[in-house]
Amino acid sequence: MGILVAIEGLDGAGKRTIVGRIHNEATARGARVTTFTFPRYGESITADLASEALHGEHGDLRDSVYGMAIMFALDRAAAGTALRTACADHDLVLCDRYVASSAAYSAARLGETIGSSPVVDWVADLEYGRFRLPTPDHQLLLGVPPEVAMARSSGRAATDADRPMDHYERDRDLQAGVYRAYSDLAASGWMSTWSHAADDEAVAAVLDRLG
Ligand SMILES: Nc1ncnc2c1ncn2[C@@H]1O[C@H](COP(=O)(O)OP(=O)(O)OP(=O)(O)O)[C@@H](O)[C@H]1O
Ligand SMILES: Cc1cn([C@H]2C[C@H](O)[C@@H](COP(=O)(O)O)O2)c(=O)[nH]c1=O
Repeated sequence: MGILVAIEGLDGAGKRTIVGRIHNEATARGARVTTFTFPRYGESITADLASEALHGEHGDLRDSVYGMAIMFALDRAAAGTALRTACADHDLVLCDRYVASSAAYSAARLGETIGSSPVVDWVADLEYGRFRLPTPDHQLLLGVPPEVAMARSSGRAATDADRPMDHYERDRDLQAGVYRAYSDLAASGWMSTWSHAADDEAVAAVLDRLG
């Protein structure tokens, strides 16, 4: 049975880049590694609908914090069996975003404080309770602050016409609130142990778990 590690962080923080590094370095050490990226765009209609909402479609869907969280949760729930099978067949299963994304973004959107947040409890009940998603063995918060992550998102949008900034990515106050929420989730050890690190330290924090 392998370990499930979730990589979390702001839009544009560099999650995909660090997941790629961890995947390659763990594979080079002989580990059997696989990666899931949430939302599963192109594979899941609920993921695509959520993205379309973040880019201005589907009326007032994006205004609903709980509505958006349900869309992301349904996408993950549909991947539950594949996640469990992957954990049985691999040494390391990496998730580029997982349940904590909904906890952090929803708490920040509602201005709730981690530790006394109804929406964070609701996300945990829905996804780990009702949908029975596997809990991560470890979560990594990529320690890239909002101003750096937003500069990377806007740089990417300027050079890649397929990656325009969405409603959340353009919102400076939201990004700052999400980073605070993530930092508090990590500090409180929400649902697993956490590392809060960047660059080589972030890669090492995950590889160390492989033993
Ligand atoms: N350590 C780094 N230093 C400088 N630029 C970086 C670094 N890591 C990633 N980038 C660049 O920042 C941009 C965002 O990186 P990436 O796609 O990995 O982020 P992400 O967190 O997965 O983004 P999103 O959640 O929005 O999909 C890319 O253009 C990438 O090349
Ligand atoms: C998986 C997931 C995502 N979100 C938020 C985070 C981002 O701002 C957007 C889209 O995700 P992407 O990684 O930029 O493609 O949605 C969320 O609130 N809850 C989630 O579970």
